Amino acid sequence: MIKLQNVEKVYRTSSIETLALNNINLNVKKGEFISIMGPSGCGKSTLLNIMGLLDEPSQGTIEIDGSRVESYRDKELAHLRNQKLGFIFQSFHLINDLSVLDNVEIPLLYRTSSAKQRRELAQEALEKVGLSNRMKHFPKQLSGGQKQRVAIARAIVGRPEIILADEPTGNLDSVMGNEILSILKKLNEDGATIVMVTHDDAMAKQTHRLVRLFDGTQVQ
Ligand SMILES: Nc1ncnc2c1ncn2[C@@H]1O[C@H](COP(=O)(O)OP(=O)(O)OP(=O)(O)O)[C@@H](O)[C@H]1O
Repeated sequence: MIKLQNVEKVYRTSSIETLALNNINLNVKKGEFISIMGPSGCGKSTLLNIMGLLDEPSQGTIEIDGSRVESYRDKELAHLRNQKLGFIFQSFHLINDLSVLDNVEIPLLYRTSSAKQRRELAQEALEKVGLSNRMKHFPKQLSGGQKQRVAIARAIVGRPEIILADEPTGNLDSVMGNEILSILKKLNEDGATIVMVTHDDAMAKQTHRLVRLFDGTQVQ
């Protein structure tokens, strides 16, 4: 589903060069739930951003569902991202001025769905994460766990085949964190391929496979 071959990422500023990823080879199969762990600064977010087509590798190739993406233009990358990928971030990234329902509808604005369809799909996604009773609320009226559930609903509203989650439980206590992991596990059982960055061993143990990074290199 996601295939990285010999992926390298170098960040260059005027004075320093950082090798953030060094020769990463990774094949995430359809239906897998994998976790990525490693110390701060080892390249986890960089790897996730490259898998999510939010950043380009300096070297190497990426295939998403059989398509090699290096020759894609920005517009084609944006289309592929919108169709195939859903993102969840540690700090939720919700828009405070929009209601829960409007936040969840955002990915659908780039599609051809009608307003009515958008509303129905957003309601359905919110039901899946157990938040149908908070649709008219605004993000500031929600707890951290509820905000992350809204972010998950937004990630799944377009029914992406792949979900990329960057420390989705990092800002939550263990009870909320486990709730979020249960939702991700259910989405995986229903067919989504999931890649999750985590600092939590107990969470990683509940996924199918763990990829460990150290200084940009895959060590396990
Ligand atoms: N835009 C950038 N410009 C320059 N260097 C960067 C940039 N983004 C990341 N880096 C460097 O690349 C390395 C990997 O960063 P990355 O954010 O991927 O690590 P991480 O494992 O996700 O860390 P954390 O667990 O602290 O979030 C770090 O040394 C970081 O300083």
